[in-house]
Amino acid sequence: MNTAIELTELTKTYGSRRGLTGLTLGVNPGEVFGYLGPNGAGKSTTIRLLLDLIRPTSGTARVLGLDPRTDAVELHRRIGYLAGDFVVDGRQRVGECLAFLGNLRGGVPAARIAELADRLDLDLTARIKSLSKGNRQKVGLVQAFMHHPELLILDEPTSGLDPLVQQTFLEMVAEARDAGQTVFMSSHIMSEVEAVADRVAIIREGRLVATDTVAGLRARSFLEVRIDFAAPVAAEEFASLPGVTDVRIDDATLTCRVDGSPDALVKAAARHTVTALRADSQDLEELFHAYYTGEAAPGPVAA
Ligand SMILES: Nc1ncnc2c1ncn2[C@@H]1O[C@H](COP(=O)(O)OP(=O)(O)OP(=O)(O)O)[C@@H](O)[C@H]1O
Repeated sequence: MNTAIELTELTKTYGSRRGLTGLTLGVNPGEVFGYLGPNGAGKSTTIRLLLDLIRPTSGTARVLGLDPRTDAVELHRRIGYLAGDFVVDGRQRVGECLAFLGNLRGGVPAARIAELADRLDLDLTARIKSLSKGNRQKVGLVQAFMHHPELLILDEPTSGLDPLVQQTFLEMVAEARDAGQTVFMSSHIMSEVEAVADRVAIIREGRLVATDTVAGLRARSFLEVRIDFAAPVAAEEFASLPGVTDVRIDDATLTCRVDGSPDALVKAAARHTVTALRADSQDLEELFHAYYTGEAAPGPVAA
């Protein structure tokens, strides 16, 4: 098996509505893959297709080398899945519910369930219906992780969790990766996946707009530069430099935007006496916002 998840030209239409259009994507075994996009982008549609909860209009999906449409039973055993709308029988107690789900997966030791519940500060004796949204989400996390699945597919896993529990969740993801498990998790917030994802994909309106490592995405973000000179400078000297745009001169102060290497700008500035220099890199969240709104051009889709 070369890829944990392999999607080829996957398309799903809901009547006249497009859920997903021509999605081609590969997730490597053992990596944590962040799947990002705004509300309605098609994240849950993709995840439901992976689990054969819905069927594609065209295109193919391979999961752990298998076809979700014909091998769903085996896949469900090897996958830990947290649905975006995770629901279980509210009359059960948390411990009973998790033991039941554990038995469905071939048996999970009670000590394993207790250990995860303890880490997430989840009361196993509480009735499900009495739980807050965040505590219900913890039940969903325990049942996804408890049988050490090869592949974890988590739809908005941090939804409703407080920051402390979010941190614990991120540690659990990192440990899963260290144990060789693959994690595919969706989110609409970059900062959530930034710390833990090896690679991320961004989708918007059902289409892939970028796939890259977090470091690679950072490299795509631009610099806002401000240089103070000892004497006034001319805008023309800087405006045509490679990667330099939005040049503004206010007396002896130059401000501009730099995409890529700032080398040409630094060399041009060095012809004058520089009294101060400041370069702020665009926040990753801002870059994501640009992708979300379509302001950023779709970047090269890196492997
Ligand atoms: N059962 C359905 N019937 C009709 N349209 C649907 C259905 N499910 C999803 N869609 C549409 O498909 C598109 C993608 O929805 P999807 O739920 O996959 O997005 P999402 O990225 O998971 O969003 P969110 O972050 O809000 O959960 C949306 O335009 C949505 O309205």
